[in-house]
Amino acid sequence: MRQAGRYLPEFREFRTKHEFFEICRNPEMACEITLQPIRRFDLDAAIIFSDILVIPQAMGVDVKMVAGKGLEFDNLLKSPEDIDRLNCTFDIKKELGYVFDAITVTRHKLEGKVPLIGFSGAPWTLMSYMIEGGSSSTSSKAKRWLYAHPEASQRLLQALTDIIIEYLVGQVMAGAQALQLFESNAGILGHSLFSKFSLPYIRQISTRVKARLAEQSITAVPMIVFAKDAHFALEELSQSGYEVMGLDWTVKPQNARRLSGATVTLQGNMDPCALYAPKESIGKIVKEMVSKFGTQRYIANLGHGMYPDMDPEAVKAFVDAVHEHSAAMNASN
Ligand SMILES: Cc1c2[nH]c(c1CCC(=O)O)Cc1[nH]c(c(CCC(=O)O)c1C)Cc1[nH]c(c(CCC(=O)O)c1C)Cc1[nH]c(c(CCC(=O)O)c1C)C2
Repeated sequence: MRQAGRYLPEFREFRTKHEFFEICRNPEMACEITLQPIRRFDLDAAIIFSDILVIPQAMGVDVKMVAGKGLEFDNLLKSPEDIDRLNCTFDIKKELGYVFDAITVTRHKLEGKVPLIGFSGAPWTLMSYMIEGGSSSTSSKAKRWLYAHPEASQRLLQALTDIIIEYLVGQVMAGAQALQLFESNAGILGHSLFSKFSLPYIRQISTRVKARLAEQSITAVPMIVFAKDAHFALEELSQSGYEVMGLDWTVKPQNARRLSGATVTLQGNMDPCALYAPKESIGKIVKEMVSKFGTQRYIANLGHGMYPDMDPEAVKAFVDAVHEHSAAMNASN
C-alpha cells in the first residue's frame, strides 16, 4: 500500500519537479511512478499511481497538494443543500479518463511481469473527505451528517456508489487486473453506522461491477475490500462479494481466518511501523505473520500505508522475507 509513497528518494526527486495531481493526470508520469517500486523491489503486483481523491475533485470539491503543507480542500460540503451543487452525473471517461489512460500505458510497460491493481475509495470514505477535508481524529463533522441528515447522507453515498462502479469498470476495461476498494475511515463508524452507511454500498459495488463486466463479456477480475479498523465487521465483509479481504495490523490472523471461512483470500497485515525494526527483526515478524496466515489464500502485505521516513531497505527486507518464508513453508508441506 502506498508503495510509491514519499519514502522513495526517486519519488521525492520527481516531486520536486511536478505537482502531485499533475503526475496523476499525466499517464506517462503516473506510469513512471507506478514502476519505481517495481524496479527496486521483488514485488508481486503493482498498484496504479493515483489517489482516491480524484473522484471528489471531479465532483467539484477542490483538492490541491500544497508544497510544504500537504492536501488542501476548498468547496467542502457544509450542509445537505451543498449536494445539489455537486456534479454527480459527469462523464467518467471525460473527467477521469486520464486514470484509464495511465492504466493502459502502465499495463503495456509492465509487459506481464506483475499484475496491475486499480482502486477507488469507498463511498463513506470519500463522503467523509468531502465534508472534513482531510483526516480527523473524530470525523465528527461527517458523522453529524449520518445522525442529523441520514436521508441526504444516503443520497450522497448512492451518488458516489454509482460513480465508483463506472470508474472501476472503466479501470478493468483499461487493463486493471484486480481492483481494491479502500474504506479507510470505516473504524470511526462502529458496527451500527457501518451496517447502514458503509456495508450496503460496499456490497453494491462488488455486485454491480461484476454484473456490468459480465454484461459486456469482460472477464471478471479479483476484487479486494480493505475496511480499516472494521474488526467488528470481518464476518460480514468476508461475505460482501469480494475475493479478498484486506486486514489492518490490529487483527489477529487466526480470528480473521475463523470469521471469514474457507473461500476468501486474506491480505495484510504487518504493522507498517514494524518497518522501523532492525532487518533481522523484520524477518522474524514476517515469518510469524506468514506462518499464522499460511501460504494459501493469502496475500502478504502491510496492514496500512507507509510513512515518508521509512527506509526503502526495510521494505526490501519485508519483501524478501515474505518470499523466503513462504517458499520454505511450501517446500515443507
Ligand atoms: C492507493 C493509493 C492511495 N494514494 C496513493 C495511492 C497510489 C499507490 C501508491 O502510490 O502507493 C498515492 C498517494 N497519495 C498521496 C501521496 C503522497 C504524495 C506526496 O506527498 O507527494 C501518494 C504517494 C496523497 C494523499 N492522499 C490521501 C492522503 C491521506 C490524507 C489524510 O487523510 O490526511 C495523502 C497524504 C488520501 C488517500 N489516498 C489513498 C487512501 C486510501 C489508503 C489509505 O487508507 O491510506 C487515502 C485515505 C490511496
